Amino acid sequence: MTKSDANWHILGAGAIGSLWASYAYKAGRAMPLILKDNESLKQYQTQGGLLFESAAGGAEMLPLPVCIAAQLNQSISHLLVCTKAQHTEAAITAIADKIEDDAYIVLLQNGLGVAEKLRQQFPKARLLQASTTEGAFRKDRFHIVHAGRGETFFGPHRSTQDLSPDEITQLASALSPAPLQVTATENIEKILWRKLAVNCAINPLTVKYRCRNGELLDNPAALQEMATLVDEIVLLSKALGRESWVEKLLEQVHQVAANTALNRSSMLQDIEAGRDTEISFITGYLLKKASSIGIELTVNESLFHQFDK
Ligand SMILES: NC(=O)C1=CN([C@@H]2O[C@H](COP(=O)(O)OP(=O)(O)OC[C@H]3O[C@@H](n4cnc5c(N)ncnc54)[C@H](OP(=O)(O)O)[C@@H]3O)[C@@H](O)[C@H]2O)C=CC1
Ligand SMILES: CC(C)(CO)C(=O)C(=O)O
Repeated sequence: MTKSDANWHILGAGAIGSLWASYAYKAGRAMPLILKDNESLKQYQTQGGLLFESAAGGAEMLPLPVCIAAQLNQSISHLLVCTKAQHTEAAITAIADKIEDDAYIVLLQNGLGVAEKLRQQFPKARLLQASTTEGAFRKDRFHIVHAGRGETFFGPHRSTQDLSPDEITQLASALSPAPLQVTATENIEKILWRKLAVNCAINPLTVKYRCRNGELLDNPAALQEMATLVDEIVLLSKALGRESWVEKLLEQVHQVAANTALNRSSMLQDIEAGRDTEISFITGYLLKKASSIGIELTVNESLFHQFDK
């Protein structure tokens, strides 16, 4: 049975991982951050902590506990994973020998497909998934800004069937240092699918047109493509028996683009910084699902291939 004061670790000390670690620290429930390598550790130690800034401004230095894989001297029973989807396998493999067989592993990230890979690697783990609309970004490697408040939902992955309501409540409480609030849902897959759909309809287009989210709405060609992307996603969702998961999807996509009009999407930011993107776990995941049931999603596919270059 889990406990709200259980010994949590966070993998992925970026914007989201550091956000959770910062509020946990402020709440007196430190969750050590597992850093990628020795070089990150040295940089963190030289800085003397993590600079945390709220939307209102005013940075404070927080001496969050951190470590690298080689320094883990106890096994991990509770792990919050906040790496980007494409880095998760490598990150978790580096600490795999420290993760208890029946550990609680909560994946807090965008994209789909990682949980299935982890299930193979950790057949007995209690695997959960989470989705957040909290907004955070890094001004520097260990300087984060909590830019906007949002909601966070979590629930067991479909391969995890033995969690009691008590366990879910305790996990939610442990992952909710104020003001963060994690709410349990019975169908996290639906929330993640819808989030994936919105990302498929916005992010690759912002890369194609090298524009902010809101500019897509003023570009007739992009608007037309957005509508076709959504039609393709609805077609696939219907074929998968998930029609009710994508109700009013185009409306929501327009709303998200309008609400985040000034944002450069995470994918565009990655491209502009010369980093790899989450495309294989967003549009790539959608295309794999489609191909497994013999459906072609032409416009999604052509946008996916712009990342080949
Ligand atoms: N930021 C946001 O507002 C939101 C983000 N999300 C999603 O949350 C997830 C995390 O995003 P975000 O925090 O922004 O991403 P970041 O890139 O800021 O953070 C990812 C972190 O993972 C670390 N990492 C990469 N490889 C390894 C490794 N092998 N071992 C240990 N750590 C590793 C990176 O280290 P390094 O920097 O040293 O490479 C980085 O600190 C993504 O799926 C994103 O789409 C969802 C909603 C909002
Ligand atoms: C909702 C959106 C498109 C906001 O920028 C996003 O999730 C992202 O950039 O990845």
